[in-house]
This record gives sequence, structure tokens and C-alpha cells, in this order.
Amino acid sequence: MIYIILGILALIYFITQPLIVVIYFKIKYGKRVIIQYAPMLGLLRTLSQSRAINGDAFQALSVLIKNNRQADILVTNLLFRPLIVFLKPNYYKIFMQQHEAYTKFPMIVDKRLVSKGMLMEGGAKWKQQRKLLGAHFEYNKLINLIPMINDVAEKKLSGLPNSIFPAMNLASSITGEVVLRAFFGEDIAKLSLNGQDPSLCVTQLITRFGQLITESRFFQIKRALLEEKVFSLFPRKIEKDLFELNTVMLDHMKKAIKGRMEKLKNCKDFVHQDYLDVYLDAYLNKNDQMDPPITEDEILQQSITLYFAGTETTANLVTTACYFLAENPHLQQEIYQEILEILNGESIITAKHLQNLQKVTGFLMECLRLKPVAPMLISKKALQDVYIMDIFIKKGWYVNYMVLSNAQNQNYFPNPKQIDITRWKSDGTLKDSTIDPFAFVPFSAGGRNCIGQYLALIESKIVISKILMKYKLKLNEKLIKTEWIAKITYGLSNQDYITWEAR
Ligand code: HEM
Repeated sequence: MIYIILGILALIYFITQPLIVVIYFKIKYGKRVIIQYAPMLGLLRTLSQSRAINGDAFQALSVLIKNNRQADILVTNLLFRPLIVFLKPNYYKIFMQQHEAYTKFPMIVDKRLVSKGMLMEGGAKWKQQRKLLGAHFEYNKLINLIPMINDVAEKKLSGLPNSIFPAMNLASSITGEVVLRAFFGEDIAKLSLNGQDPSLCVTQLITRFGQLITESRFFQIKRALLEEKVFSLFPRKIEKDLFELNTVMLDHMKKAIKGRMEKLKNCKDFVHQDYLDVYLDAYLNKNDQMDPPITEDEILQQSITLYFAGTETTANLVTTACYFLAENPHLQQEIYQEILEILNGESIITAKHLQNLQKVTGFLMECLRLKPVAPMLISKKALQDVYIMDIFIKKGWYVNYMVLSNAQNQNYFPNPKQIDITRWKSDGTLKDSTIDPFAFVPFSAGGRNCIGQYLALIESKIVISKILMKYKLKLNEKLIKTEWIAKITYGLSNQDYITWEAR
């Protein structure tokens, strides 16, 4: 009996602890702070409620921030811990400079997938990974991928099944194949997963994960209590299926990597064709100089990380872009005209064309501004007590930055709700140089910014240009409700929003 009472008391303590921090912040900082608290769920409840009420997971937060522009911070909770979300760029800048003082919240609960990849790792291991792969993501290297991206987009766009189908399926099938071919090579890109396109599996997996994390109360509470054991104790069918899908994905990738490793073991002159070769070369031939050493599990998880990070994110951007084009026929026509002029009858898009597609670039930046694929960063847990300017963060608290808050701030972007492609230069930077560069950071900034941002933009520009060359996009009038959901990324739900009319 005593243990039950102690257990209940401990639970009450863990549940109320963040509430005390929330109240403390409000008393200490008054209007500088917006507060939100929900036992155990916190931010996750705000997102799921907003989706249910508004059809948009981030609308409630956007409105709250808009109505409290004087606020510097949102203080809420993430499971059992306080979560401090900064809203102003000056805080964000310092937060990013201190990135080594934090570890990341394990969004994808299943530790087998991405915990050892670059997105989640920290310290010496992360530094080593970024150094090993960094050169592969530089613009000058990435432009070599342009012919392949043209190829993939052309192939996928030539065989559309009907005039109405989800843009997300098409987009992720393109972005997934691009990542597979670029980083893992043609041999691995050709493999199918149980007879299915592996990229569609990634989208399915991320959407289902996201829905469990942000919408299932049962899963959220179970996760708060059990952490990574959530899949093994009292799993429901949906959790079992998801765990099984992860296992299939891991086995698929493991087999592919093993195959390549066998080939490379007997190879005398090692020429790096792709990212996997770089990693396997370091593992097979230089691991004694690596500190900490590379493991096979790391190679597997790094591969899944790049596959996830490179497929779903860019696919969301392309999907949002298709939706806004369908919704704004005049803008679509204006952008189409630019593409016709710049390509001037050529069908293969080159680096030079991309540089000149100023309206396409401006449009994609506006899509990121209005519907950022990452409206918040991954929450980070403080490894030590830290100050971010005048705000004290205690070891163990979560910290985040709301990218969305300034992306639609009137002070930075006049008429913030309006798509205005003229705000941007052709290199994707803002024309108005007086705007704080940290006010809009869709790819984050500083040492832990998005390593794939140039790839994402090159790819999206090519895919959107190719789509408009072939199709006129219209909204599917039969679909009444548009839903913007928090998967792990943020974007449209996977529905038939668009009618694809061949030109
Ligand atoms: C529209 C597309 C994309 C957006 C909006 C985006 C956004 C972001 C953001 C905001 C971060 C920082 C996450 C955090 O620290 O909380 C990030 C990190 C990262 N992204 Fe992207 N990303 C995109 C595409 C890509 C692509 C195509 C790849 C390449 C395969 C990629 C690979 C990564 C990796 C590996 C990291 C971790 C970098 C590190 O911590 O050193 N991303 N991305």
C-alpha cells in the first residue's frame, strides 16, 4: 500500500513540477511571457487541439503569439519537464551559439532509427560526422546532382496515375529517390521495399509516427511514463504495426549497406561515388584514426537519418508549393511565364537556369515563410545550467525556438499573410537588408543548421519548374477541408487537394 501511495505522490510531483516553473516565469516576467500548461502533454496537447478545432496544428500558437507581440518567451511543458520556447531572434542567436550545452529530445521514440545519426547526435561524435559529410553538401558538389534530379523528376512526372491524386505521394517519391541515388548510389535506389516504393514507406512512417506523437493521448501519456519502452509494454495494434514497419525499414537498409560493404572490401582503388562510400571508406580503412570509432550501427542510423531528413522535409515544401499555386492561379501563371522565359525551349534545367529563376525562388521562400516545414526546432534538453541573455535555464529543462513566430510578424514582413515573391532575391535572401537575419530561419542557423538546405532548394526549384511545365494545377473542388498537420514536420495531410491538368 505504501508503495502505491509513494508512486502516486511521485507522479503528482512529476506532473506538477513544470507547472511551478510556468507560474514562476509568469510572476517574474509578466507580459514578457506567454504561458500554456497541460499535465504531461503540454505543447503536444496545444498542437492536437489546434488541429482538431482549426484544421491547422500551429494556428492556435500563431494567433497566441500574434496577440502577444511583446512576449519574448512561451513557457509550457513537454511531458514532465518545463519547455522554454524563445520567440525573438536575439535569444535564438545566443541559443544557437550554445548548441553544445544541449542534447535533443528524442522525437522519434524508437532508438534503433536515428539516435546515432547527425540530426540527434551531439559532442565529439556529431562533430566527426559533420566533418566527414560536410563537403558532400556544399553547393559546388551538389550542382553535380542536377542532371540526376532532372532525370528523376522527369520520370516520375511522366506517369501520373490520374488527374487527381495527393501531391505528397508524388513529391516524396521524387525526393526519396533523389536522396537514395545521391547518397547511397544507383544500386540501392533500385531496391524496393516489400514491392513498394521505399520513399512512400518513409512518408507513411513519418506521418504515422507524427500522428501518434501529436494526436494520440494514450500514446503520449504512455510515452511520458515509459519513454523508449513505449513500444514494448502494452502495445496497441497501431504501435505494433509501426514498430514492425521500422524493423522492415531497418532490415532493408542493413541488407543494402552490407551488400555495398562486401563490394568495397575487395576494392583496391577506392573512388567515392556517394555518401555511403565516404562512410564505408572511413569505417573499413581509417577507423583506427577515428575517435570515437565508427560502428556499423552508426552507419545504418546515419543512412536512415539522411533518408528521413532528406525525403519528408523537401516533399512537404513541394506539396505546400503545389497547393499555393493551385490556390493562386494568377501567381501560377506569372511563375509559369518566368519558367518558360528562362528555359527558353530547353527541357533540362541547369545550374544557370536555377540562378535565374528568381520568382520560383521567391515563391518557395514564401512557402517556407507561411508554412515552415520546421515551425519549431527539435526541443533541446539543457545538459547544464545556462543563461540565454537574462533567462535562466536549469539543467534538464527543454528549450526551443519558434521559427513561425517571426516568419509572420508584421514588423519584419509587411502584409505577413500575403504571398509576396518580391521580398526575395534570386539567391533566396531577403531584399531588405535591414531585417535581422535571425528573424527567419527555416533551416535553422549557426553550427547546427540544416546540412541539406542547398539540396532542398535545388531540388524543389527543379521539381516545381518541371511540374508547371507539364501541368496546370487547380484545387480539387470536391475536397472541402484543408488540413495542416504536425507530423514530425509540418505540412498538408496526405489528401487529393489538387487536380493535375496536363498542358
Ligand atoms: C525544405 C527542406 C528542409 C528543411 C525546412 C529543413 C530544416 C532543418 C532544420 C530546421 C534543421 C535543424 C533541426 C534542429 O536542430 O532542431 C535541420 C537539420 C538537419 N537537416 Fe534539414 N531541412 C530540410 C531538408 C533537408 C535535406 C534535403 C537534408 C539532406 C539529406 C537534410 C538533412 C538535415 C540534417 C542531417 C540535419 C542535422 C544537422 C546537424 O545537426 O548538424 N535536411 N533541417
